[in-house]
Amino acid sequence: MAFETIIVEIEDHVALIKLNRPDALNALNTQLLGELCTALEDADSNDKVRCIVITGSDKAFAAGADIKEMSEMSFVDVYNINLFADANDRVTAIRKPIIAAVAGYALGGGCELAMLCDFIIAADTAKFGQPEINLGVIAGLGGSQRLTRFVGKSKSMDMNLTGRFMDADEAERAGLVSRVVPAKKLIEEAVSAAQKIAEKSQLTAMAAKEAVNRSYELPLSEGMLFERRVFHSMFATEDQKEGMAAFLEKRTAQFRDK
Ligand SMILES: CC(C)(O)CC(=O)SCCNC(=O)CCNC(=O)[C@H](O)C(C)(C)COP(=O)(O)OP(=O)(O)OC[C@H]1O[C@@H](n2cnc3c(N)ncnc32)[C@H](O)[C@@H]1OP(=O)(O)O
Repeated sequence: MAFETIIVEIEDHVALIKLNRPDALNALNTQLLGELCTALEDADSNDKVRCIVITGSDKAFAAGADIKEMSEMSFVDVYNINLFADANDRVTAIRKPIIAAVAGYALGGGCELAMLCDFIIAADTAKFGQPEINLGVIAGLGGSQRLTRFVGKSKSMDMNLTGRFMDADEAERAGLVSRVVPAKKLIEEAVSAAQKIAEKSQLTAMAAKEAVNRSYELPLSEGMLFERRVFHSMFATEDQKEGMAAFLEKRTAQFRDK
């Protein structure tokens, strides 16, 4: 399928999805969000893809939802289309691992999109924020919920109430991003991390993703039960036999996703 607001490249089992609305700092309008979700679903069902990277430009991962598009909407409009529910549901339904490679602005919906990914690698130029309050609205794609789980109440309140931006180092210290790399090396580092994941058993990687994500939804005792059940079930796979045999035989495992 041909896309107008994103670019998709698939190489070495990694789908690199680049947001591409340079004139609007990758503001997330309906078209871009729709194309992004379709590209993610395509990658999820493509046997050649084992890990996905989403990135933007040097200046902006995404500067938020498209304010021009939203400004004309009424309560009835946004309520009837359930604005942003579809994007949230479609991205969270992706089973393969997704890395956000963030340079420049990741604001509002941009920060929320990065948080919808499984982890964030940030360039040293990255700036995160939930400035919706300056527009007379609150976050609508996870900025008051996921951000609070990532960075805790105090910093999340600070971000959501003052609308200030967090730089990459602060975001790493706060636990929002997993690592900070020089801007010039962002794509190289993100793709290399994705390739490392692509070398694992896909079955196991998807199970690990599912288990970590459950930790956001469940109390600890239920989460531990879920983890243990999934862990036990891995012993029914060929990849568990292969992984452990390869360790004992001092060779690289050849996983077959079975
Ligand atoms: C998803 C929800 C529910 O949570 C809601 C949201 O996401 S609301 C949006 C939250 N984001 C913002 O409020 C950020 C808005 N943008 C800015 O504050 C600034 O653009 C900036 C600080 C990111 C960068 O400033 P600067 O370098 O001065 O560039 P600009 O001239 O402002 O921008 C260039 C160009 O891009 C357009 N732009 C930027 N952001 C958006 C946006 N979110 N929606 C639509 N268009 C955006 C901006 O209007 C400029 O376009 P032109 O005027 O040149 O046509």
